[in-house]
Amino acid sequence: MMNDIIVSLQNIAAEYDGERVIDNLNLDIRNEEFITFLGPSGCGKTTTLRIIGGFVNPVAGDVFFDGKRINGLPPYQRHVNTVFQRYALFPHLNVFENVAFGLRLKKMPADQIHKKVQNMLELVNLSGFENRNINQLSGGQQQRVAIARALINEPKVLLLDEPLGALDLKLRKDMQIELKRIQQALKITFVYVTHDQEEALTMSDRVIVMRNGKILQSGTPQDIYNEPANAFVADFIGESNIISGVMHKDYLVEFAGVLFQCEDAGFTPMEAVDVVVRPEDIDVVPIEQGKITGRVEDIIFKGVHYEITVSGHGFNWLIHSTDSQQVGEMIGMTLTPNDIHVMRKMEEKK
Ligand SMILES: Nc1ncnc2c1ncn2[C@@H]1O[C@H](COP(=O)(O)OP(=O)(O)OP(=O)(O)O)[C@@H](O)[C@H]1O
Repeated sequence: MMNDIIVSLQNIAAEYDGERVIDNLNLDIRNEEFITFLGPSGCGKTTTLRIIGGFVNPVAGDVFFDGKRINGLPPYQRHVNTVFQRYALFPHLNVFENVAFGLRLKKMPADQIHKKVQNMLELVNLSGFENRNINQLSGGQQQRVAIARALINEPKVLLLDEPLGALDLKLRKDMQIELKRIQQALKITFVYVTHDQEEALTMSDRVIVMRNGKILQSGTPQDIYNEPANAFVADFIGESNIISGVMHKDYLVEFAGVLFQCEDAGFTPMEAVDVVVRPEDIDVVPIEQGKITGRVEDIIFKGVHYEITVSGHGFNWLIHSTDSQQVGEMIGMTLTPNDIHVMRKMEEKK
């Protein structure tokens, strides 16, 4: 029977020159999952990917692949392949030979190689480009060749380290859709690294938010966006109003000098908390109906909505609204209990 967990990282620690960069990391990656490590530069995403690939050995903990412990197993003996940001293609070989390379190493018969490479080029939308030189391709096309080359040996897991980082925005968005389609067509596990939150939310079945070598939250894009585990995740994923507050008792929190009903419980009475409110969850109402009131300071038209900054109760509130307002106008704002996300204060490191 196929193991549902393809990769398991257990109590992993990693160091460079004696400095710890991954700390007691635990993660199970499921078969056929599109999983993304997301976090700011230096948080340990690439190192975690390299541990799975066998390029970095952890100083503590175990790596399992399909139920077998594989610590110390060299990269080429793992059923894993990697696509890097820079494509590392062979410049002296054409598209066909770049993709065929892994099969030639295996001494596969020529007719089989031909068939497999053609199928793979079709999958990445490069049929007809067989004889092109690498330097005659656009960045996006080169990245497709790199993906085809990484997939031709049918790895069980494909590791992708910021593979679209060198592409311009429009091409990156097209390639995001392409990659998702390829992953679904082949039904293999993709482990993806990015520091672009929108990219992570668009493509992934599950997002792992990292900071300082630790996992802060693991969940579906919807979980991460709607129920961020703490203020850092909320701030990193999308835009937020983050306000210091005090929990009075279960379901009652005070912030901006006002008491609000919320849906959160289990805090100590008078515990200091962070309150996160998404800009699209604030409703603008006539001033006399507002629990919070403020002055419109700034309005930016964003196409789908207006981004409105309102000062009031000692805070600058960011609001996304489909209705515009007047700069200088006084307005009211309301929040419903499920728009208010109460979070434990994070202990700060460094
Ligand atoms: N080869 C190395 N030698 C020494 N320190 C390293 C090495 N590679 C990474 N580091 C350090 O380890 C930490 C984690 O780096 P890592 O590359 O895993 O982060 P990342 O989240 O992938 O960052 P980025 O998004 O910038 O690639 C950083 O502090 C980095 O400076």
